[in-house]
Amino acid sequence: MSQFCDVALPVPMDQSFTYALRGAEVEVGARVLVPFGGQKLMGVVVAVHENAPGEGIDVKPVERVMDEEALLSDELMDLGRWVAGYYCAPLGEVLRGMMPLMAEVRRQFTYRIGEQGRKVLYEAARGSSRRSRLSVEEQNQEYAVLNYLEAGDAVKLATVRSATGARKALLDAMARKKWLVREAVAEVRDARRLEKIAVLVGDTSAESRVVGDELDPELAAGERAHPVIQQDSVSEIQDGESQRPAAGASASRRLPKLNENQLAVMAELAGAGGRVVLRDLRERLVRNGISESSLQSLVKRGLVVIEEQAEAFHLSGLGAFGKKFAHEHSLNEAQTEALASIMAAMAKGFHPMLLYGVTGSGKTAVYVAAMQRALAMGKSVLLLVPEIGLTPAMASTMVAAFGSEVALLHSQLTPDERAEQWHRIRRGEARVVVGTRSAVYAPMPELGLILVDEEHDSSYKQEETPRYHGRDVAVMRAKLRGIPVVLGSATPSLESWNNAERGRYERVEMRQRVGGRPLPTVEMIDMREEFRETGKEQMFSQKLIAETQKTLDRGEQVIILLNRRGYSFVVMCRKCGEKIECENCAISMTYHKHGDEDSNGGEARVGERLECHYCGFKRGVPSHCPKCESDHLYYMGAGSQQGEEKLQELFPGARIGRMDRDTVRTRGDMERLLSRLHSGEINLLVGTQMIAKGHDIHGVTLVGVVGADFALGLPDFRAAERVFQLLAQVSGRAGRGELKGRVLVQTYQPDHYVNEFAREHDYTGFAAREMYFRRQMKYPPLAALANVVIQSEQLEEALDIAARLGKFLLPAKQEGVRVLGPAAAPLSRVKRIYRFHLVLKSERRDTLQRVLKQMLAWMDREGIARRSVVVDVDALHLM
Ligand SMILES: Nc1ncnc2c1ncn2[C@@H]1O[C@H](COP(=O)(O)OP(=O)(O)OP(=O)(O)O)[C@@H](O)[C@H]1O
Ligand SMILES: [Zn+2]
Repeated sequence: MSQFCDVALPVPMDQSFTYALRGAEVEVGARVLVPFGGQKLMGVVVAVHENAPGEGIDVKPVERVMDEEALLSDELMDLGRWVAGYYCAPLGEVLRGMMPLMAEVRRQFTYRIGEQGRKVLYEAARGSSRRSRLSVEEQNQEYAVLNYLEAGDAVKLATVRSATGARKALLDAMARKKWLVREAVAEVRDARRLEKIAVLVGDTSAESRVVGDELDPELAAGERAHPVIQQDSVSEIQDGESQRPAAGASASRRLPKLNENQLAVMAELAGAGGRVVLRDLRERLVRNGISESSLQSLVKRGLVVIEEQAEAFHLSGLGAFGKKFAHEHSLNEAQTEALASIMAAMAKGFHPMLLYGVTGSGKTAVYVAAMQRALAMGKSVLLLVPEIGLTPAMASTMVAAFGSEVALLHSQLTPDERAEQWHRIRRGEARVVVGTRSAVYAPMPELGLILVDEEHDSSYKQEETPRYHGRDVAVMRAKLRGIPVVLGSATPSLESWNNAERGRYERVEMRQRVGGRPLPTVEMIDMREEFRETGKEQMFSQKLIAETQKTLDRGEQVIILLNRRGYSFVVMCRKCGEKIECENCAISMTYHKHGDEDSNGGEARVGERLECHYCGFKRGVPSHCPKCESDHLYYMGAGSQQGEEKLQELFPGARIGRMDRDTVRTRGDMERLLSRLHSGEINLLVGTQMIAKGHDIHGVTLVGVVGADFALGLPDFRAAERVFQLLAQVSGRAGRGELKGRVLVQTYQPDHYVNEFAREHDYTGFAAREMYFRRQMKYPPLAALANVVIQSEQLEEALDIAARLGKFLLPAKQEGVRVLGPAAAPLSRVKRIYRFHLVLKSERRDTLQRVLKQMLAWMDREGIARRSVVVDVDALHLM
């Protein structure tokens, strides 16, 4: 039996920690609870061994083994090690993100009286009082807390609070004064969420546990009678199975008469088939004006029991978008060929493929067909999608096609739900997993195929440690498992395109839209000319206005992209030129008007304000320039809110909707908006880039693009690629139904190559041109790149670290690593943190990685805290 284990902990350190097992048995890949720096942390065992650490080193014992067998398979452990190595992230932090089970341990705080606190109590008892800056009331509360804890036991926060009324802040302040001792404890609990069900007696299942504490503690252990329901008193609930008297019901027992409300409860339950989630039942009772006590008395009489069962997996509101795969289209030729290539790959082992299919070419149907075949082969399938909430149709298509075999993993799950899905997947109960980036770690037995939809989407990159790219991890997972992986997109990332060009990925193309529909025509509207003609800066050109009117008149739908939210994104003083910036960030604040009438169920009742879109800071709208006091404030740059207002003026008869982060806060908002679009209730939609994401709305024949070339000027080597993707994707929303589509792009640079290639739907041409620049400038995908960001709330500290890192990295240049900077990051201050950066590029990835690791080790030796330097390997943004 091994004596020690090494544990990877979720702390910003590049090492694991050794603990003594003291007779406990544990497997690599299992979780353990261990003491660490005064608290208890959950980590994952990465090795078990006999090698005692050096003499004099105090090895602490493992506090508790959480899992009797490995939770993470060898394959996932290997994947975790690869992610940690490739992205220069601590293994413990990687593993934590792979296993969403932190919900199973709840960190809690306890308080007990400290030496100092005893002294205070003692003095108070002798009548002497201390000087304090606190109010009398707060002082009294302090004494109440000390009195309550006098016995010396450690008591949970919630208990202290309810006993004394003291707030957490007060308790923590007392802990700082050493009157109290505060300790963190971790508590294990069951992650499976149980919900309570009200069950009409006669319908209870043998397996379920019966509890009554929710309603009346006495009942938990109390008698449960099975009375016979009197025929006459409950006649309305007499049909149906649930009325069968329970086996063994005692006929001798007479049922006392039920009152009207009690009968109504019985009827409600019977009407729902005898079992209703307690929460829902309560809601219905409240709606009908029936008090809880009626239900309670039924429980007391044993007519209704309350059971606990594991919560059903809810797929809320997806039904509306479920495409019927029962009468699914038969695949066309291109789709059939694509499917054949994927199936051929299933026999080959690791085989990465790029499915380049133009917008509306029917990629989803290919995924579904490939998934069905993989399932038939006894395999399970993982489908990664960018953001489930933004494209609910994808999730509902999968649910429609695979029903209860699907597990959806997305960001709106609560930790409990996430854990529950995780266990379900691991048990092999969900053989289809559809999820956002972290689903790439789903513990799927028999995984046989991975699909990554919209593989170019930047939401696959995690913008916090570990900064992994879900698509790239998917490819590595497929490699470790020896299975195919399909990356699908109408606008592939240049990384994937390059891999296909070099023959590392098989390229499968679908160049035509389904049903022989043409791609829309794309025209550029030169806004410089527009200005010459009208002499005014206009948000919408004459042509876009005229075409919009015509389209609406024909009864068709229009989408207009205005890729900034809010009303105006710059507020400037005309006198001194000062722009109003966020207090915390070097960022212009965006002006938001009153959320007027509740058009989409979003922004209603949020007042007029300035808002920082980086940190969320809000302030009132100033009447004067904060710098020169002048009252000539000027609002520039139109956002989607202003777009909507303007469109309302221009098209008073239009049924306008807006889609942006202000009107779409939840998946429900998105679903409502989309269903209003599908039904035609909305015929003119304005919004930010979320309108460009995969929506398949057949009535849209005109797409307008306003102000998209602003982004061409951003100091980021991917700016052109992003604008091209956006143009192609938003264009792709036009003409997906019977009628032909048309796209009007307003631009100040009609001759820019991005616009020229977008006009011709020429992704291949764009990629070739862009790749030429990347080669010249040694940027990805033709070099490996890392952005090293130095951050500190103290400007001096940030500058100092940046300078030292710059010096340390000087010799790296001899090894073939180009180092740009240190320089102020384009976003030089965000959330009160000053930011400097260095950009490292190398034609050899191994060289880059070696240099980064040397740098991290050097930082350790120099005592530079890991959190003040962010290493972003394959950074998507250099801002
Ligand atoms: N073989 C087919 N025949 C007719 N219609 C089809 C066929 N396959 C798919 N469709 C329909 O074509 C439309 C577009 O399909 P889908 O949304 O999968 O396109 P896509 O390739 O994912 O496009 P995008 O990249 O724009 O998201 C859908 O309405 C779908 O139902
Ligand atoms: Zn801010």
